[in-house]
Amino acid sequence: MSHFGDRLIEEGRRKRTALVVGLDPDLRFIPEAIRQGADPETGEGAEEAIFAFNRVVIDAVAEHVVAVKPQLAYYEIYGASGITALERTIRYARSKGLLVLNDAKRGDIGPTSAAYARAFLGDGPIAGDMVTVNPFLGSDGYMPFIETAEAAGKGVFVLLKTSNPSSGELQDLKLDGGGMLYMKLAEELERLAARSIGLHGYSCVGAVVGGTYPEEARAIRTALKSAIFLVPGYGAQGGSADSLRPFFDARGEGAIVSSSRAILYAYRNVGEHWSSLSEAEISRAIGEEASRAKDAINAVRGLRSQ
Ligand SMILES: O=c1ccn([C@@H]2O[C@H](COP(=O)(O)O)[C@@H](O)[C@H]2O)c(=O)[nH]1
Repeated sequence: MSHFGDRLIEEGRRKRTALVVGLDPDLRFIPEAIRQGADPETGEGAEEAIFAFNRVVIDAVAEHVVAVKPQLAYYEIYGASGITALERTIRYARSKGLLVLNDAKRGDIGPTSAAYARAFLGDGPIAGDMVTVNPFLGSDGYMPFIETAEAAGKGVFVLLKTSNPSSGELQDLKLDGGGMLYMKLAEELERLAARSIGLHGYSCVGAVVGGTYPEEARAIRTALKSAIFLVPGYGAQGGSADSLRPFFDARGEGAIVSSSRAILYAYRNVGEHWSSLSEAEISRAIGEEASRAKDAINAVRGLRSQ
């Protein structure tokens, strides 16, 4: 079994990309040619519409990304049919050779976390290669994910400094002994990441660090050297390619950058008639935007795309 940190780094090298495209399908923004009358309110037709859209997206972005990142909420809205669309999406992404990162942000008491870890990192229908984990319950909440990932050759990204505007309300709390809560967690994650470092210097234990907080990323990197960063916030949340510099190591590695809306809905930039675009036009707009994002991120990493 190959080491997950190595697998992710090698896949990024092979495809010369650090881009991850988020699969956050919102029926309201899917053009009619793909939505085929599916109703965003009642969920009628949701399974087919979500899967059809994701298939177009995956085909358009596959050559530009190291992984796709389904955001669970967009599937859970529609209950069983949404989850079936997720299962089909994961199978399809894998058939195209892509890694799958379930953005589920789970974490619970020990036995429940163990069940979540099995659901997302095991062999079941919604299992992928990586999962995001909420550490708020403490170590018995996140350890089952880390132990499962270590045993299964998969990856975990623990929320550390998230991209949203209010992330500082709790994550930046000052501790009695000095320093902020997120730095304390960074130190703890380094201890755990160091248990399983691969040949390229990175662990299967990663951390979510928002692209909207480059200064904090610089500080976190000093304490957390062995974790690959998952960097959301680039694109629709205002994170620029330039601000991504501190997230990468001197080789231009050690981080993967996710973007969802800016790529998924790139075709909406054509104006009001986006809803009547053909499948070919939708696919072209998504593919071109993914290619642009890959190139912009590669420029910051000191790489030229293939
Ligand atoms: O700190 C975080 C953690 C996760 N997310 C998720 O990433 C995508 C971002 O979507 P964009 O359209 O690229 O803004 C979304 O699924 C979030 O739930 C995050 O934004 N920040």
